[in-house]
Amino acid sequence: MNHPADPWPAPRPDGPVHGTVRVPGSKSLTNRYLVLAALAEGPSRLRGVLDSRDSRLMIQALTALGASISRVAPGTVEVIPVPDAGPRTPADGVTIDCGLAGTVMRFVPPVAALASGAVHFTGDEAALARPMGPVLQALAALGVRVDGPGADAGTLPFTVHGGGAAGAAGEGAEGAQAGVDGGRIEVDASGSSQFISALLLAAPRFRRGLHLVHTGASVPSPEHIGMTVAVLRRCGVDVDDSVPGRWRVSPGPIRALDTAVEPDLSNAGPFLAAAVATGGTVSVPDWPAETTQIGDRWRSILPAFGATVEFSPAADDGGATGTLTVTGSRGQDGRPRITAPGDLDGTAELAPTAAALCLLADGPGRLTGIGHLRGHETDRLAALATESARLGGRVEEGPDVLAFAGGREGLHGAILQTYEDHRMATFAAVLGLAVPDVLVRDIATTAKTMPDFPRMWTELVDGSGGTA
Ligand SMILES: O=C(O)C1=C[C@@H](OP(=O)(O)O)[C@@H](O)[C@H](O)C1
Ligand SMILES: C=C(OP(=O)(O)O)C(=O)O
Repeated sequence: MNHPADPWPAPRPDGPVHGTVRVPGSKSLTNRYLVLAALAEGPSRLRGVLDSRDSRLMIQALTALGASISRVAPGTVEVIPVPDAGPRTPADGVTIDCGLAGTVMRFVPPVAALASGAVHFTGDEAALARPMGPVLQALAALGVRVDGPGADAGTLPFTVHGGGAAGAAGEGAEGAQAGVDGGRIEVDASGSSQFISALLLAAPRFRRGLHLVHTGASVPSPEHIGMTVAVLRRCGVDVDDSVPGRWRVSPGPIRALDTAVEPDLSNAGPFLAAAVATGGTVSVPDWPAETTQIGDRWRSILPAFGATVEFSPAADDGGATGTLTVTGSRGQDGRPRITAPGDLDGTAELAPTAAALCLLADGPGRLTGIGHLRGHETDRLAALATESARLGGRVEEGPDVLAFAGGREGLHGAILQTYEDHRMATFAAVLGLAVPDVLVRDIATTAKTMPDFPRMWTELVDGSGGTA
């Protein structure tokens, strides 16, 4: 890929944007499948795998723990799981770079707990601010030793001292009893759903499985926990989630996977928002008719901004997928018209894109229940408030809410900062469609989940009719 300019002049179309965009595989599904495939009882094959910074970091992490992961065709990955006896690490341990990936820093430590030996976790400087405490406390409650500079504060960097895998005979490398016993633990997951997902994913390999009880305020991003449960069940794991706030995972084998990864519906968001921002039409093919992805909520969120959303089932797969088409509304003068959305609750990782549309809307919009976004790639409430104000937008920031006054007339060009946050970069790109002279610092940060974003976006806006 050519290096995009920095700052990147956000493309601004002459009129409505029309096109078809094929989005790459879901980050959340790719990284869950990779973890389960690494712990499975046989080799797995994953198709449509996301190739981005976060998925590469996951592949490197699982490889360091003994899995063998290779690209056997474009977009297709074969995973030979870690050996039956569990992940093995050299005497001086291994180091895992989590980058800024929540899925790596949260999902891999419980896998490392199954390893024999020390696994050091590190990451980007910005990653050191992301909360890890509940995962580390849970591991401690499961009898796994965790130490290192960030262990007490509940942040990276830290070291997990695995005792060996369940089923492995004898003692782990450091003399601890082999394997993780499992059982009942309590976790406060009000800071991130990933704390729950992380423990559930490794739980079938704990000797007694896991009975996880959430304590504290509500768990954010519940869709992502639903995704974890669905993926585990798909691998033949017995999960009981019938009582809200409690999950029971039975111990047992994880069936190998042969599956295709759905497109990333959260990353489809900015492209669909381009239709809303410009009064155009954007289609995303291969949209799953049924999915656990939170991005499916675009179907209900975008109509709140006055857009029309249509789903046409594909002819050739029995309706399993279809094309989602979003058409933005236009006023009598032909100009794009974005209606005031009112309150949108729990938009989670969709919030930055929704925020861009709130700024362009005719009237007020509030994003509520998003306090935990302060622990994302950056403090997203602060970042969205700051960058909105830089553009001339009127926004008020509360502890877990952003309230936008709306009204695009007051907006003007600016150099928008992205804070190493891919979704701040796409937020800026959406605004650049409607506001002249928007420049985006470090658009390349989109490589976290969508390395080709600058090209795809430019092609869509320049009216090439879509991206391949
Ligand atoms: O499990 C996952 O794949 C994710 C869970 C969510 O995390 P939070 O619960 O911290 O919001 C989401 O925001 C993140 O992008 C991906
Ligand atoms: C919060 C996000 O990422 P992560 O998986 O790093 O938590 C996100 O992609 O919006």
